Amino acid sequence: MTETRNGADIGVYGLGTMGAALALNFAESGFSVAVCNREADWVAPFIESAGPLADRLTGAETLEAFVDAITRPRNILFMIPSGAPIDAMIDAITPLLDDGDTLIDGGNADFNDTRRRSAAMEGTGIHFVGMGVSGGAEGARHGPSMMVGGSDHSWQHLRPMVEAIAARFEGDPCVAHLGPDGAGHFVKTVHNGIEYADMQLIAEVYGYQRDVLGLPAPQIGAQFAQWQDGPLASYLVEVTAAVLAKTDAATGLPTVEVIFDQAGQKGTGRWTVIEALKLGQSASAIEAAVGARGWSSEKDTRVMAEPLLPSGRQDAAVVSAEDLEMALLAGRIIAHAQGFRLLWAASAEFGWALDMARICEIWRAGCIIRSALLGDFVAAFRAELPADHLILAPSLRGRLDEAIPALRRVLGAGVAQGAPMPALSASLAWYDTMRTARGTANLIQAQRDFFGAHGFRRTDKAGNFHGDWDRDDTPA
Ligand SMILES: NC(=O)C1=CN([C@@H]2O[C@H](COP(=O)(O)OP(=O)(O)OC[C@H]3O[C@@H](n4cnc5c(N)ncnc54)[C@H](OP(=O)(O)O)[C@@H]3O)[C@@H](O)[C@H]2O)C=CC1
Ligand SMILES: O=C(CO)[C@H](O)[C@H](O)COP(=O)(O)O
Repeated sequence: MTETRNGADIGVYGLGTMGAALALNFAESGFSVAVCNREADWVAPFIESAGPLADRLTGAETLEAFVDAITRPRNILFMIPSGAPIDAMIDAITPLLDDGDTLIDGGNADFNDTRRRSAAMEGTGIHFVGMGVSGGAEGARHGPSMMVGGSDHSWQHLRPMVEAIAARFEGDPCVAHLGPDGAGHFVKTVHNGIEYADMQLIAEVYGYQRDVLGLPAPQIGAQFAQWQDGPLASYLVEVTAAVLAKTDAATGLPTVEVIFDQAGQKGTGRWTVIEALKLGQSASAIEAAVGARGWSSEKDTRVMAEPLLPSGRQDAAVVSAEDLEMALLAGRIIAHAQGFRLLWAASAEFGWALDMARICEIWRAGCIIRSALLGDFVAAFRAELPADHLILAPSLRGRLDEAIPALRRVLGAGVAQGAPMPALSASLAWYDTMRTARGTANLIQAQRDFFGAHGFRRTDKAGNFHGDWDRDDTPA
């Protein structure tokens, strides 16, 4: 491996929202950065717009010039769409690289692709890192949270730079090497799944206040702002309060009311659910959130159905703001517990030894799901955690003790009034299932054996049994 010292410390390819912000963050942290973009016309205006940081940026209009501009062994970060674009870029750049160089995919990639790409690079002398980046444009520019998957070699090279640009929580940089190959992208995917669930839970509490209580957006926003002072304190609640307070200049209406009610999605929520099912898990609060985004896209059907389908609405007691706050807290705890359960299953399946406490730590600043609750999760994971289940941690059992009755009241009122609450309902159903020692799967097993001779285990003796379903053993 040849080392050169007169080039850029890192190369950033892809000057869209995230790549541009990360390049400036590296530059502001004292690193020299080579930048390149598919549409080469973007490069010069980007550097011009960088002001005093322009001195630390080297623009390249071709891939060859970009690679040449970086100190060896090179670190090259791609911030481009996942899937085919990143495969094509790897194919194009690899012949230009040297032994010891590292390619970093900082986009939201499917961890299966990251594992495949890492395996393909094995033995080539080129290293591949899958790095989840969270925090949106603002985080990327001033301090994101980053989840790194790759070899120890790559981590040693990358570490000083990513620690320098990361968000800090009480001085601790929000970046960690979480494991090999796809570990970083898997954790980022589940982070996004939890993000989906948290956003949906918040939207359900907003919907109850708007549609059942008839409150205007600014008043609901003020309620969310107030909750920022309590256990719900988080970036997403802060965002919600800010969004609900905003007025649309063109109409004078709350901005949120002129936004079409169809949610977009780019895939990470869906991947979380797919991977959960593949691992024999069900992250039902996340599933509900992904499903709700899908249902939101059926706008024409919903408009047509509203006058056709009876609501069957029933009278119900109005729930208090405190109950809504606690219901949201319960949903948030449960959505995280399901997400971490999935991380635990993946860690066992892929031999990653994920450090759950460290994951919570690097999510405490910079990322979209940063919240006060993560501090509780760190403590829970650092202590003895019964059955690896977050909801069984004594401190969280204490919080749920207060929050679950409120969740039942909110769901009771919402269900009676016809307010859709898929993620809150899914959260409570999972919680009730997990706290029920004797479930109903005995009946499922009997049904399976009846129609398919699948067998069952008995409660009174070991072995696999079949029912004699045709014989009448009813006591005379
Ligand atoms: N936006 C966000 O909040 C977050 C995004 N991400 C991830 O970061 C990555 C980049 O997202 P973002 O910056 O928002 O996206 P943008 O759409 O803002 O930018 C996309 C960038 O990728 C380039 N690009 C697009 N297609 C190709 C291709 N086929 N080959 C090479 N380059 C291509 C674009 O180049 P050109 O200018 O030529 O079109 C542009 O530089 C994605 O993987 C995204 O999932 C991760 C965390 C947060
Ligand atoms: O990764 C992110 C935040 O953490 C991106 O903002 C991502 O685009 C969010 O997902 P979606 O677009 O599906 O809502």
